[in-house]
Amino acid sequence: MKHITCIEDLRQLHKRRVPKAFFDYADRGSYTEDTLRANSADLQQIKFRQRILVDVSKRSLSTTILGEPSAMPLILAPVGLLGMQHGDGEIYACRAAQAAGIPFTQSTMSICSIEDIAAAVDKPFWFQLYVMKDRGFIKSLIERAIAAKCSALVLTVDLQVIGQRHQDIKNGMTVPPEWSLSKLIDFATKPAWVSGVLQGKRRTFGNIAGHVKGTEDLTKLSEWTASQFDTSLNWKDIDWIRSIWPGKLILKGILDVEDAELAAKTGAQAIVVSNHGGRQLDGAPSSIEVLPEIADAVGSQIEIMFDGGIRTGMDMMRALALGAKSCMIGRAYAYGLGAGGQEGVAKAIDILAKELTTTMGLCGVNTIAEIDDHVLAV
Ligand SMILES: Cc1cc2nc3c(=O)[nH]c(=O)nc-3n(C[C@H](O)[C@H](O)[C@H](O)COP(=O)(O)O)c2cc1C
Ligand SMILES: CCCCC(=O)C(=O)O
Repeated sequence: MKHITCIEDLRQLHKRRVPKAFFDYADRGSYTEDTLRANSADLQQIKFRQRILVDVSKRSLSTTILGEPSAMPLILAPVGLLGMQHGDGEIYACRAAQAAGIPFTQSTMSICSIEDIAAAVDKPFWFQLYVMKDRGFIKSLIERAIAAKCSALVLTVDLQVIGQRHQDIKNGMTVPPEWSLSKLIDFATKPAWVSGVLQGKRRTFGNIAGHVKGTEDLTKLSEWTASQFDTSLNWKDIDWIRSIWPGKLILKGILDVEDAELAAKTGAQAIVVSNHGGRQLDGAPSSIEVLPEIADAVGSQIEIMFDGGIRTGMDMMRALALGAKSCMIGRAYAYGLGAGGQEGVAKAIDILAKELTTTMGLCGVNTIAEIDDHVLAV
């Protein structure tokens, strides 16, 4: 990892080490990918105000997230199928986050189960929930997250309907996978990845397989999962979830001021301003475009988290300046995981931390609390 200097280096290494279907699953977005591109492009257009001769010798990244101390304003976002980027990927990503002193969020669509991760780490992690039609299963999943002592529930609210990712279809990214000669050759040329995955605890959705009748069978698991995303989900369901989940609740996937205002009334502790990393509503604004108006409207009532397009510590600084209290990253750490397991995720976090602390220094800022739109050039 010595010559890795930026997230793009991790991305390139991920691309070389992991079969194409899984790299593309992580890397790509929905339909024309306009929103995917806008996320990063809009962040990069925001310019900083350089300040000089300010004593920046006491810079610190430490902050609080939902009232808990955190080493920096960064959270590993829920990313499905991490265990296919690297065997036991969820466990390694969680360990890297915990070693760095920041939260890790486990996706409902993980390869490792909640229990697998809980047994492998010694601090609480967050759990992300997709509400499925089978509410009995969802209730049991929330109860499993409680039993595993998960410290926050991230309810994703932007995937009732699934945005098509063309590349996944072209790659036969299905469960069970579609096999072709080129795919077999691709796998055969990635022996380290294959052996890592074979050594991993599981190769299917660990939270679902076997916990729902019949889903031990791969084809049935895939059919069941695909049929379960609940298009009827609505604001009333939040009350039901709150009646089962007693802890901190975060609503992830908000892009509209009116929705942010409704979210603030639910009693949730935080929202994530997010377009799901450009994987859902193609043509939606970039997350950074809508962040300032949402922060203005509800920032005093509810904690604001941000994701979408963050590839540098400079991007983190931009989001913090425009009203986010913390940032989530998805791809930036998934690339690290594919590139080098736990060490790769640690590298991704370290790259962002160093870039953020340098940017703060050059903008004349010592603490996260000081970062606001004064650090931006107008
Ligand atoms: C491969 C991949 C899988 C994802 N799976 C989930 C998921 O299971 N649940 C969820 O709420 N968000 C999921 N997301 C969205 C991320 O949590 C996050 O919103 C997004 O990645 C942020 O954009 P970024 O990748 O540009 O940082 C996924 C994102 C990626 C890249
Ligand atoms: C059906 C999608 C599940 C994982 C996910 O949220 C994503 O790939 O973005």
